[in-house]
Amino acid sequence: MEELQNALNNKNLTISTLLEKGRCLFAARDFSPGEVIISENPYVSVSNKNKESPESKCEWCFSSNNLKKCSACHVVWYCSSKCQRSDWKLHSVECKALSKVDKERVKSLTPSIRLMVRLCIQRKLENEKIYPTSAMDNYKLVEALVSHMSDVDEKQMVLYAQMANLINLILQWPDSEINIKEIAENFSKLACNAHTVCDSELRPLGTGLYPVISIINHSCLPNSVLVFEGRMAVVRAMQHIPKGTEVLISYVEIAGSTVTRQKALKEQYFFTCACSRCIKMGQVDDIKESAILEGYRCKDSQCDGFLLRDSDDREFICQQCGLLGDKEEIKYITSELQLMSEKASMSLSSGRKTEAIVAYKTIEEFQLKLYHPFSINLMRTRETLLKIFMELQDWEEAFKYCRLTIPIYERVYPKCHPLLGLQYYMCGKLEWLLGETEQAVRSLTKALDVLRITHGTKTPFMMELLSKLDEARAEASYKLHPQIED
Ligand SMILES: C[S@@+](CC[C@H](N)C(=O)[O-])C[C@H]1O[C@@H](n2cnc3c(N)ncnc32)[C@H](O)[C@@H]1O
Repeated sequence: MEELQNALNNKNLTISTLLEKGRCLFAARDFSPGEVIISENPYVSVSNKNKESPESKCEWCFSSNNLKKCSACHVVWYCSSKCQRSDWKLHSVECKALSKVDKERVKSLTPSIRLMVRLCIQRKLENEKIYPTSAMDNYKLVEALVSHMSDVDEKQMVLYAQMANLINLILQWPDSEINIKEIAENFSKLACNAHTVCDSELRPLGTGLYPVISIINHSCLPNSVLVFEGRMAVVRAMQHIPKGTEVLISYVEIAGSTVTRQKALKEQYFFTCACSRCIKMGQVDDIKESAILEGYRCKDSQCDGFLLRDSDDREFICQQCGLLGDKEEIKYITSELQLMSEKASMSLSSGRKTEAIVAYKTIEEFQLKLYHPFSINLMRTRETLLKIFMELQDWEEAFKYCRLTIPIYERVYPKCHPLLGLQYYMCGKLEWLLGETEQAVRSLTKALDVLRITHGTKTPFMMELLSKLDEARAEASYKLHPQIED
């Protein structure tokens, strides 16, 4: 670890250990908003192919363009010979192993199984000195990751053991080269340390293990953000970070109530968050916020109050006008909504988009009766409708739903959150398409203000945003002062 600390000193970062958190990464100088704190290539990574992200991707850089399949294993794709060469040392071993597995079985291998196969191979190549190591890129850093083995329940442990046996079957290495217990523990490490690699619009592409970035702890009010530039993970300061401050990112969706966030963190990462948002749990403001985000609204459509249970836990009472909420009616609408959501998601997953639109619009109507206008559930329904209309290229309807999500995004995300920036960007692009040039300039400018901090300014994604904004500005000024022809 001394070697790692020396390497981090050069990056103005230090590692400390706190009793309640384990290892922590601290800033050894001030960082300004948008500045890169640390970037890292994955120790191992794997592309994901699933329902949400069905297309194949390059195994090295995650691109979806010009892909060619490996002709030997038929599992892995590359976008160029450069990427294929970069991955070759590892894939040549992986390829031999995968080629021996039954074809149907290979197709059903999950990304985490594939990632573990890669991790075992990488470790072997490192031992055999086929791979060079550095202070920030070696298996010792994987050994140092927390595994939470003592917190994992028995059922999960059995699953990890079965998965480790599957790795053994795939690799078919001599007993002396495989350690089932270590592999099972590594599965547990992946669960609380691996990161989902995303594109600039935060769509998932794959999974990667970044052992140095994995030292960064969580906060529900983070001062930094993790984004990806191809396969490279980049942590940027979202605000001014003074020297001596802990660098913190968010592990979970921070839009939810404190109870929801705490539950997600406990289940996957085995800790109780004590950040400045979480310590307010149970206080009046926190209860109010939870009721708005995830609770019910007043049944008087003119009142925008939210309901809380009375002290006997018998009735729901509007906190604004005092009207009693009808418990039976709430129960009925909730169960109807559950059924409707199941049907709607089935229509969507089987590609029946028109049917899905009708179903989600009915859900939206019911949710408007049941939930507060700032409800997360309502926001999710509108996001789904926005996505469907975008896919159908129905820009007007897409814009209608995009605009409706903005006030909720502004409420649930900090001013400089990438999801807020991306939603402004989407709104700006739709406004421009619909000829609302001045509004488009306003939305694209808001997008740029956020995304230049979270995504930097140099990536092709940001170049595109900058050029769109320039074009929109030019068009807006032309509309205001059209050239008079002679
Ligand atoms: C990705 S690791 C972060 C680095 C870790 N502290 C270490 O020692 O390697 C995630 C684990 O760190 C701990 N952790 C992260 N954020 C925390 C927080 N805000 N409070 C307490 N523990 C935290 C939890 O044990 C969690 O499972």
